[in-house]
Amino acid sequence: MQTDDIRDDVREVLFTEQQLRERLAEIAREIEAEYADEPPLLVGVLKGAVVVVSDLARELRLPVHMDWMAVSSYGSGTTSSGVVRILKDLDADITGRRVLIVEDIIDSGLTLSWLKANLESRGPASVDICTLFRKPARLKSDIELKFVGFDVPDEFVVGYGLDYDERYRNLRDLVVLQPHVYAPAEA
Ligand SMILES: O=P(O)(O)OC[C@H]1O[C@H](OP(=O)(O)OP(=O)(O)O)[C@H](O)[C@@H]1O
Ligand SMILES: Nc1nc2[nH]cnc2c(=O)[nH]1
Repeated sequence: MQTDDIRDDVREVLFTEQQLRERLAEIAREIEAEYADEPPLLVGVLKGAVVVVSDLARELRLPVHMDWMAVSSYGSGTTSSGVVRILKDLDADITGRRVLIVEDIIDSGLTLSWLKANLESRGPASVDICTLFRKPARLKSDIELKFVGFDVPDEFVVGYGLDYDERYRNLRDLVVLQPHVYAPAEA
């Protein structure tokens, strides 16, 4: 059973909001060095990356532009099929531009390997990936990740933009939930 205060459903905090903000600030300095000559177009992948893009973009001192894509990568379960459908495409034409995809989490890597190839086919100057979280135990693709925040254990994590059944995106920390949250409701 889920509770009214989402914090009551937390079993363990993996990274606090402060740790996440500090790591994003370090990544922002790396991005500023990489893109000093030509600020990138930040492409956020809805919905999970909203919080990361929001905090990362405000940390950056470069004049970045932002755009958004929505893709469906999962069915009803929690494993990626690698079959990706675009639900919302970019507004921007990325021909000749430097693109930085910003993600919340890379799990199998299948969604992002597909997305990177898709954007590369549009003639940009470069396409790179920044992800705040990566699950090394589950990676099935040898996709190159230019900026990585933290490696996380092979557990289902929520908060800081990540959801379980659309809940918990607004938790400030990255957490693991109590097992009872996933239990089916009693009839
Ligand atoms: O590496 P993969 O195994 O392909 O999984 C990663 C994808 O899964 C999550 O999105 P999700 O489909 O949960 O959608 P959401 O961002 O709307 O929550 C995450 O934001 C990535 O897009
Ligand atoms: N919320 C959430 N979404 C994911 N998508 C892929 N892995 C995860 C995860 O651990 N948590």
